Amino acid sequence: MLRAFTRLRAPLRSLPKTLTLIPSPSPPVLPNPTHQSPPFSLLASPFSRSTRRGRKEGEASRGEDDNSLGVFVFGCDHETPPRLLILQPRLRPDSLLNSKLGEAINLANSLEEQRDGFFTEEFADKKPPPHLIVQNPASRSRTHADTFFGPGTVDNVKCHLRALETEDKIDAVFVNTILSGVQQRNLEVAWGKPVLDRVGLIIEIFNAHAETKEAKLQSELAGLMYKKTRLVRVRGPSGRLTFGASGEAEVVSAKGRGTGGRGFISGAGETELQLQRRRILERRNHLLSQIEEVRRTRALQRASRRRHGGTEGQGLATVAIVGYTNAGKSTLVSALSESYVFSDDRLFATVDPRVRSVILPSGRKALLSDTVGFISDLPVQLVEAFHATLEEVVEADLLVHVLDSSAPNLVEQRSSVLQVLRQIGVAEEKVQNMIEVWNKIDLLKGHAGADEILDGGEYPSEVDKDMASGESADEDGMHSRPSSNEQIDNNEMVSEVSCDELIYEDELVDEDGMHSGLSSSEPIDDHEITSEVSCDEPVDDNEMVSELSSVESKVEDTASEQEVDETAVFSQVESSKAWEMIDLPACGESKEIQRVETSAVMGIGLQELLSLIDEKLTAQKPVLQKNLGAFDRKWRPSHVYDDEKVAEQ
Ligand SMILES: Nc1nc2c(ncn2[C@@H]2O[C@H](COP(=O)(O)OP(=O)(O)OP(=O)(O)O)[C@@H](O)[C@H]2O)c(=O)[nH]1
Ligand SMILES: [Mg+2]
Repeated sequence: MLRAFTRLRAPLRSLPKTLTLIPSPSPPVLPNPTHQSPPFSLLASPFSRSTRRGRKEGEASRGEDDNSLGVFVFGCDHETPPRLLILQPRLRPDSLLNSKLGEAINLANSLEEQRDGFFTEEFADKKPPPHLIVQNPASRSRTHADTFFGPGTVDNVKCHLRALETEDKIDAVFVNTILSGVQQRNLEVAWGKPVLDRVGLIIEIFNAHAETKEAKLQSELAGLMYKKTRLVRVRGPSGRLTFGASGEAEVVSAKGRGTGGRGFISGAGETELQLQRRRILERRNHLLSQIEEVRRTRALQRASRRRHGGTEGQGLATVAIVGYTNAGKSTLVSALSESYVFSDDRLFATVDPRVRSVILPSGRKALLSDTVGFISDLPVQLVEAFHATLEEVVEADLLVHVLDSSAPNLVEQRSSVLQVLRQIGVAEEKVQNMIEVWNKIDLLKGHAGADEILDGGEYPSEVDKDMASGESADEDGMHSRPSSNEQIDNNEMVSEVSCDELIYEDELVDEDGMHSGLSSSEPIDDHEITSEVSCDEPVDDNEMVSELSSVESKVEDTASEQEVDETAVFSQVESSKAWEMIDLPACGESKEIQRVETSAVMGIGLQELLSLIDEKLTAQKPVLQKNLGAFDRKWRPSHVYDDEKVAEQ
């Protein structure tokens, strides 16, 4: 249970102590496209079950080439999670880089499916995947349309891949930025490995973690929409031009017509691109109709429990628990409702909606709706696809925003969540009325709970004893972050990330890089309410090992730097009260928010939180008069898709 406490520390131990200058590789020998048969297909899954799931259930006809509509990357079943090489484009300042790298490592390690209801390995026991800090062309507006990175970076990564192959097989490369379809394909050809960008990996994780029908449908839809934007023209092994099919060998261009005639929208005359798009559209429409059914059912249930579930004619209020992924939402719901809700250190552990009931101090019953976590730059496709689930957040009577108070990038996480809430249409009034929960206070330096853990003292009885078995943090370990380990410049390896200029991640992502979240509500049981609706020169082995091992000294530096950042925030909120009004100008908005400090694992602040929820709900109008008719509202998929459809016709 000390996993959260140590989860960013494990990767740190494997970061290099010294950074080595890698010799520039000799001129790249690019594979001969016409003779190469890549071992992967662009959009089949690295390992998720979506493809076999679709086949098993036979939910829709996928046309003559089933593989071409496989949503995810590899199209084969892996018994073990895929091993990824992480490429983190350089960011400034270092603190931002470190938090992004830490997140990338956690994302990569989160890509895993449960087998027989369990993950095979504890998250904290997982080794951090190999990771490289690479030149960030976006920071200087010098992205390359064809490969995103410059040729030097592409070649150096290739060197690393070769070196790593001698030790451990790498299944794919994860680039922690957003790539275009052409860039992704060109990098795959250059590196001979499947490439996942941030959007693709997050969708993969959703797909891997989805268990209920609802979550599976929605994550497949998100994957499909992602694939639609990845269709690029390629030359198949036979030399024939096509779009997005497996066995592709050469990227020709992002646009163009296939070998078919031009006369008809469908049938023999349609172009390859039209054919692929039509098939995606058909599948999408099928999924949409199923999701719409789920949505209506959920809306009816919501209305029903509002009418009948409450006491003394109050109706049954729903409280949506929202927040950044891994903030502790599920653990908090579990602690508040004294029931089991799955929680895990993996990002996006919750994809399937869960609702639990709770009795508030006044005796009033309410529902706590555990939602999917948000993340910065969460794919817009996920927001669209998970509309039905997100509706639960929009329709909730009260929102509780859970923050991981020990997170190094707390302020950024907070504003990401607020951005998503507004994006999905949560009323401003509700955002203003939201309760903010600063969870994991036991991890904060100086906190009694944290001191006990650090001193190796006794845990309070409520604390999961597993916490003791986790790796203990170093003395300054409260806010440690992974440090950069290496950096590949276009032409050379550089030993240090310098801090001379400010480059922020915004420069990396397109404006549409969005976020998502979801929740649910189902039949009402007192405790358990589960939603079912739902290089060319090989690099010396030893050299590589030293590069990919850890930099402890750098970690200490960043830890202390971070403490300063956090103190700036916390000095505003020092208090002996369990909750108070705070001001967070760093978030770009100065407003008062009611905050409760909690530790979900130690049971701290729970009663105060319940009281505040009670107070807020009581101050609201009766639930019954509000929000009814939500299910009457027709959900229309994004106008973007409709526009595309019209354009295609
Ligand atoms: N130390 C500490 N760990 C916590 C606390 N709350 C949650 N955790 C741990 O943080 C990890 C993530 O918790 P979850 O409840 O799964 O987080 P979540 O917000 O539901 O995450 P997603 O579902 O992935 O969005 C788990 O390992 C929890 O045990 C806390 O108050 N203190
Ligand atoms: Mg969760």
